[in-house]
Amino acid sequence: MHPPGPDSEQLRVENAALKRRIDELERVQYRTHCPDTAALVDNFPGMAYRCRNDSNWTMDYVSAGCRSLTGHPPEALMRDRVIYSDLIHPEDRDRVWDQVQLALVERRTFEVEYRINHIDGDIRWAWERGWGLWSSDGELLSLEGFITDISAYKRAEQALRDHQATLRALLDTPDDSMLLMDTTGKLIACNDMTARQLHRDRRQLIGSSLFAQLPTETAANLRRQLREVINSAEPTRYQEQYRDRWFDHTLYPVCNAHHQVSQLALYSRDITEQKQLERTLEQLAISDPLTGLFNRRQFWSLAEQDLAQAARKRTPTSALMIDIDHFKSINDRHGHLIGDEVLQTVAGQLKLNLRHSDILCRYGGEEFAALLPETDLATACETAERLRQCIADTPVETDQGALSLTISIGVAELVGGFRTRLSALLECADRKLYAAKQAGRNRIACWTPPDDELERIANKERGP
Ligand SMILES: Nc1nc2c(ncn2[C@@H]2O[C@H](COP(=O)(O)OP(=O)(O)OP(=O)(O)O)[C@@H](O)[C@H]2O)c(=O)[nH]1
Repeated sequence: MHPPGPDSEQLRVENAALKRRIDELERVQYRTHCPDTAALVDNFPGMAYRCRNDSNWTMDYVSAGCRSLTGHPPEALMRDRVIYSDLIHPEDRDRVWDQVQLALVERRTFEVEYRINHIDGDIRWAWERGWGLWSSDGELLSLEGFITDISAYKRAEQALRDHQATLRALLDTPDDSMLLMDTTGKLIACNDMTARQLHRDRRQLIGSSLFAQLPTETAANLRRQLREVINSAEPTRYQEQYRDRWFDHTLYPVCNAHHQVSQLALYSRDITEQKQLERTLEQLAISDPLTGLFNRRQFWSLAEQDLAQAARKRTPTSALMIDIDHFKSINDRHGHLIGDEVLQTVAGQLKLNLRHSDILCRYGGEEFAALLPETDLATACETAERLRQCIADTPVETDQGALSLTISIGVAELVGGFRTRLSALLECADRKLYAAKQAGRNRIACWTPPDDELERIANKERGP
């Protein structure tokens, strides 16, 4: 009788286990004892490995790159003196395990990034690509793959992210518009303000032509500036009106490694308020604050230009000096504020009754001066009479009721081709104003041709 032997099922299981072990040993032997392959693997900038799919990732084989990756010699990992899973950063361990197991279930290679604790105390970033090795009957024997140090790449990636965050923060300044385009005007990047000003969504704008978003004239102007910057490789600055607002644009060239302009950055600042302020200041500098008419200085400047032109063209020019009658008594009876109101109303009526080309100013106090280009004495007298009549016929409405008032006007003409100074013409008109006042007010007094007063004044100014 033979003792009872193992049954056939048990033999089959043992046989399979033995076969697996032989498979495994053959693979390890191939890896470790094939000198060419070992040298090749050892020269890779990283660590090739074969490990078991256990919680320690027990290493059966690691290449020489283990030392630079972890700081440990390969033997330390292969003889379990150093457990590989202990080298993985605790915060990454579970994730790595899960990702690898999922890939194994799906029978595909895995790629995973995680931190490892280097022997020198540093934390290094590792990138691992691995796969499972299965026996012919489908049993997972081990894992093998390659792990490389990507710390430098990770640092660069972080630096890039920081840089991008800085750029975005810069781009997203709330007040100004910034954009980057290529040399054909195609938008590469822009901030929210640009999108708001163009009434578009930022994502829709990227990749579109900036010219297509702009009114024809604005686009044509931008095209000109773009060409100039591309040719000169120098920034340019210009101002323009877009819709109802004013912008100050600076267009910068962005050069590539070959020093050619490959992109352009446009920085636009809304200067509408500044423009309005400038205009207000300009207005204040040339006008009388109470009546809004030109002030005396601006009147002189414009009138002198006009006289020079009249002399060239040999056209006549006339001047009016206008004064409100008994204005002092209006002030005295009704107060200064009502006096101001009267001055404003009279100024408005004078302006309304003169031509656009006439130059009217508040000459001082309750006195106004007007220069009437291309106007002879007869027409100037008609105009003066119309003004007098209008003021006399239109009482000024004030808080203290309607006030009737009158004006007196002195008129003088500078005949075409006759050269004289503005001061002479105005003095002549002023003398006639005095004459009108003397004659009883509410009237006009005109310089008449036989009177050679103007010529005398002019000669006096010219000297002997
Ligand atoms: N309310 C007001 N009054 C002014 C202003 N500038 C000058 N006046 C006053 O205008 C008055 C001018 O008086 P006068 O030069 O005596 O002339 P008038 O009273 O108009 O008399 P005639 O010109 O001779 O008809 C003075 O009382 C000034 O104080 C002003 O800006 N506002």
